[in-house]
Amino acid sequence: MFPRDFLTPIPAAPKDDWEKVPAPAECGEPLVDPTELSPRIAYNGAYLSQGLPGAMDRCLLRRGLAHRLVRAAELLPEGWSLLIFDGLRPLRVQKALYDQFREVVTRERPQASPAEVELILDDFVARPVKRPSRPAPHTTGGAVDLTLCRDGAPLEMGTGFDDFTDLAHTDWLERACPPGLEEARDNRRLLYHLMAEVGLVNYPCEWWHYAYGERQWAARTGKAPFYGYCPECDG
Ligand SMILES: C[C@@H](N)C(=O)N[C@H](C)C(=O)O
Ligand SMILES: [Zn+2]
Repeated sequence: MFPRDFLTPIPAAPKDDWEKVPAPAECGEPLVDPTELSPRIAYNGAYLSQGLPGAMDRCLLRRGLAHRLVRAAELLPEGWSLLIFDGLRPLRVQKALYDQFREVVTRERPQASPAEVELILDDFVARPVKRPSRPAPHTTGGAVDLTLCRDGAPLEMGTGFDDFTDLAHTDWLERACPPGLEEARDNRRLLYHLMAEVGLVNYPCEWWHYAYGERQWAARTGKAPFYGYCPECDG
């Protein structure tokens, strides 16, 4: 059983002040495969399935993040598990995602200027640029896209993975829960509180994206980031 307070509403996300976050002071922690650390963590690479160039056929995360996921998996009731869609993400994949989504937004909003399109994109896909002071979260090995499973089946979360709409905002169902999505709202709560319990922070536009040690985590916690760009993301 989950602790009762794992079903309390997801709090409205604070406005993180990214500008104040310093460049990461790289700690040199290695990348590890979390599926090798726990039988209750699985990887189904979403971008590999989509055939994106450079997509990873295994999941790699910084050791500190991977160990936190192992702890989270241990807190799950019998029969529950974690399913990872994406971990460390090569820059090539980040760029393919960015270009793909830019095409969708440009098609859907023909009136939007390139700058307006970029602002919309910023909510859902980090810019695919190699900047040591501001690396894209997944290029640090400190970000993970994941969901909860019961008896091997992913739980209903109200949207699919990478559904770049308002409904995917983590607390959206707290503000306006359409009839029939109460279970999805509760499942988001369980994932949110489970991740918080092991020290991870959520990206408010995406119920599936959690982070540790990188700039977004630093902005939320007020600590200094210690995961920088991983050279494994080159090429
Ligand atoms: C693309 C999506 N799965 C994701 O990870 N978005 C965040 C914002 C990112 O690109 O870092
Ligand atoms: Zn992500």
